[in-house]
Amino acid sequence: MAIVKPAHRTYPPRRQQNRATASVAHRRRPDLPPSGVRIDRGENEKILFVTTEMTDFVKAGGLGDVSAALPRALARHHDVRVLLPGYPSVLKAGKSMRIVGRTRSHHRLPACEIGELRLDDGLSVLVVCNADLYEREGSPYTDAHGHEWPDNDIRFATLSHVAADIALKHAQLDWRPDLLHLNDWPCAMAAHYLDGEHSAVPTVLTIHNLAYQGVFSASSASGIGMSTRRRIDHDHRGRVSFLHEGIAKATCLTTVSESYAQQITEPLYGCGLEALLRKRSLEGRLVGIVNGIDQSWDPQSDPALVSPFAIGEWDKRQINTHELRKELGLREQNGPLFAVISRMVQQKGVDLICEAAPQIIAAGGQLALIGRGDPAIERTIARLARRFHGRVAAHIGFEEGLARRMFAGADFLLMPSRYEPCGLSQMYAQAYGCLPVAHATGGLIDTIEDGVTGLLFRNANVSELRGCLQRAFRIFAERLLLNAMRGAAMLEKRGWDGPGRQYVALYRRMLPQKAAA
Ligand SMILES: Nc1ncnc2c1ncn2[C@@H]1O[C@H](COP(=O)(O)OP(=O)(O)O[C@H]2O[C@H](CO)[C@@H](O)[C@H](O)[C@H]2O)[C@@H](O)[C@H]1O
Repeated sequence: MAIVKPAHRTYPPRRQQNRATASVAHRRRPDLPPSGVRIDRGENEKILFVTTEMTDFVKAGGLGDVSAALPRALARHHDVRVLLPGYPSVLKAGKSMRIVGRTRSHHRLPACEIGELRLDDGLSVLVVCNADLYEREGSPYTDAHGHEWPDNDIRFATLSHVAADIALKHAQLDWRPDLLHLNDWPCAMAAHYLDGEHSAVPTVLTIHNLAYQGVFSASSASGIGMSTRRRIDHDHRGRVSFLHEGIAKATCLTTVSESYAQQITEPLYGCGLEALLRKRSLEGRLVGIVNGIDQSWDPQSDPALVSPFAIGEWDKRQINTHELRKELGLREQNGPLFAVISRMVQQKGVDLICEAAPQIIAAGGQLALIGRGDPAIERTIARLARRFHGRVAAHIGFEEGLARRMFAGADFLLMPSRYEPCGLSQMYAQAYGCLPVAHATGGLIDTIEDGVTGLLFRNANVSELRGCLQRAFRIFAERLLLNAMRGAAMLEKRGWDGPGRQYVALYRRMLPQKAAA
């Protein structure tokens, strides 16, 4: 599946624009009641949260973290169930699963069983069981070598169709959701299937990354049961776009920050879907809600850390820095330690970091990178580590414990993302007193206060990154300022309660539509 790259030019990141964005994004259509109005439906609306990742079982990126945390925050207000494909990691998680439902085949989408797992904290996970589609080794989207599964259209249309069947009460389940919360292109077709049945069950589609759209050849339309008449194809020359279809058909769209909600309505970041997104935004149906981070990101209690610490306990924090250098084979020295914890893809601007790396080293800094992704980027960072042995460390792989020790030990986190819908790493870094140095784009604008809780630069190019790195070196040399900024970053309240309440308010605005229908 092709990734649709946003055009990369500069974007003026001004806080005033955020405020304007928020008002555009929240403009209401007359049929949505005001968000403050309390609807007398009790607190137990049933929500089906449909996703392809959940950190409890499987994580390819930030979606896994959000899908583990947000349903739990929502469960305080609603009867929430998560719907997830039955990957081997789900089936072998050691939880006993009972079969609670079944769906029938639809065109080339096979029949599936639906299992239910109860997690230790009581959260219910519905599992779409189909050995042919999901019991494969690799990531949710690719084989072990990183190649996309050739039948991803069938795999994820099936997930979407099962979600729709559950909402339509066609799945033999004794539970029927009042609302479907869909995530990214793999789930987006559920909105299409429900629309085709004129269902009154509202759908929220959250866009975590607009560049991944699920675009397949026209020939896949008949297999997934998408009639040519209903196919929207003007942007994709006859090809099927799952995300385009979801954006057109979902009752409401959210994305993961206010700034990104604004940006994606513009050609620069809209990945070809900006006109449709602008239309939906003007209808009051595109909302930005900044992600939270879960409670496990607490440096006082994180078992992965050698030396837990609180705000002000900078000596204890320094022990983590010392231990991290040892763990990564970096020399003990006095300069700042910069970390990169990222999927290694073009989005994240790792190439800019590689270009700026010699300057970091020349100025007495060090660089530690962990990530995996594009093999060419992986090779580049491995070369960098060989060239600057003892001053650059590169770990190709995915290891959350090491990532946590890096947040706790590094002085700065580099995040020159070309675009960033929200970003979680910068918030994890802030919670651990590691200051993000980031391109002012998307959620990075909304979560980093320049000069207070991190450093921002306006344009994603190496010269602006270099300028920002110089600021970082100066701050590092002024201990009082450095520690004040660390404290300010750690004080940021980034839990899921606030975002959870925003989603609950959004659901409440949508559910009466169902009652009226
Ligand atoms: N090698 C490695 N080892 C250990 N941990 C690693 C790692 N590589 C990455 N991580 C971790 O994976 C997560 C990545 O999350 P991000 O939100 O930063 O990006 P991602 O682009 O995947 O998510 C998309 O969805 C999320 C969720 O909405 C948006 O925040 C984001 O902007 C959007 O691009 C973070 O938890 C990070 O610490």
